[in-house]
Amino acid sequence: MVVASPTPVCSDRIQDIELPVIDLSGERSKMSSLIVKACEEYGFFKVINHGVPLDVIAKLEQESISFFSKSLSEKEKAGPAIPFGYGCKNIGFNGDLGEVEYLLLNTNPHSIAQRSKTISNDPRRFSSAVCGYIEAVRGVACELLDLMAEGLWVPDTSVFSKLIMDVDSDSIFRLNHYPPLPLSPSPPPPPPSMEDYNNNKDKSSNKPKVGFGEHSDPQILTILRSNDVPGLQISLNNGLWVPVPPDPTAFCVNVGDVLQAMTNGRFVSVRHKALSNSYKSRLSMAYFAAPPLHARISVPVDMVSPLRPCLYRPFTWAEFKKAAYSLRLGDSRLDLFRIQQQTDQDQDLA
Ligand SMILES: C=C1C[C@]23C[C@@]1(O)CC[C@H]2[C@@]12CC[C@H](O)[C@@](C)(C(=O)O1)[C@H]2[C@@H]3C(=O)O
Ligand SMILES: O=C(O)CCC(=O)C(=O)O
Ligand SMILES: [Fe+2]
Repeated sequence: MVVASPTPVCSDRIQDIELPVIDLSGERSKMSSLIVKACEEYGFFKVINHGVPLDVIAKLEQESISFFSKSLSEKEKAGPAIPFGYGCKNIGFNGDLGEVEYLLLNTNPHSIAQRSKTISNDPRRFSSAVCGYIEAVRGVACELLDLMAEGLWVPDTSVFSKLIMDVDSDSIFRLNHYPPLPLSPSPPPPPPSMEDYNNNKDKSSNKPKVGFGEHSDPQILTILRSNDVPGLQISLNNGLWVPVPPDPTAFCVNVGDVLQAMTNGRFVSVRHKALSNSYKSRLSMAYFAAPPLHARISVPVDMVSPLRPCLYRPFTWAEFKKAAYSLRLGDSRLDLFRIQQQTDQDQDLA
């Protein structure tokens, strides 16, 4: 049940946003319509009473802290992240940079067990912490996807969740660490050049810097959890960036590009970014629920009508992923799969 409306809250001059809150212990039909509303209006919502045991989260948080506090040369033994492993500042393969270090993992337990050998001196403990967490959040993701289908009145209510339950699902898991930025020395250094400022290379101030640049998530659904340090911001459709206050007890859930396509544009895959700041380490863990590579993504017939013509051509997740990974972080990829609609004028000319 939504317990707070998505109204901007004023804290210290910055306009925070209180995302719609879904209480997973609520009544089913109420939850489903509130989730649909949140996905249509914001593409983001917060989930409370999610049922993931606190110790499952705490174990993974502890393992993450142990890993990220190692020396760079130790951490690099788990890298580079091509496509899985440890990465530092480089995001993706096309030159994107940010004030972040991370571990990217395939969610397959066998692959996690193998990768853990390069990550931890107690690989079994690391791998069990990651697998325990992934299993729990996948359950939450499935529950939310079923509720979405119910709220959309799609007859096959597992139309979305079956894609991520498939043994061949291409879901991935990411641990992000945004180290605190060094405080500026006094007296302050000369102002940066416009070029350095724009390229996020201005080291002269204590202003937040881009940790993870603006982007949308390509997959179906993302379940994000962070420690109590702020940083996440989402883009509202008026072009304004608004900070989302951290809540370590909740999950922040967002619609991915594939779900936007599968709902024929009713749900929105919203651009977001994460900033790092100069006072405290930020840690976030993100589960990206994805279909199998061979899965064909198409708009369910129930989502199409004369008033809502089909917006996207069918594609496989492999095809979409290839397009996403060949582009920059902030590029928009769904447009490549959009069907050109005929306007009245086109028809007159034909
Ligand atoms: C620049 C890129 C990084 C990214 C792959 C991409 O080419 C474009 C999408 C990026 C993103 C954003 C959400 C997830 O963090 C991520 C793992 C994903 O699936 O798509 C990243 C990719 C990445 O960091 O490799
Ligand atoms: O760290 C965060 O809060 C957001 C990270 C993110 O958007 C991502 O990993 O795709
Ligand atoms: Fe993201």
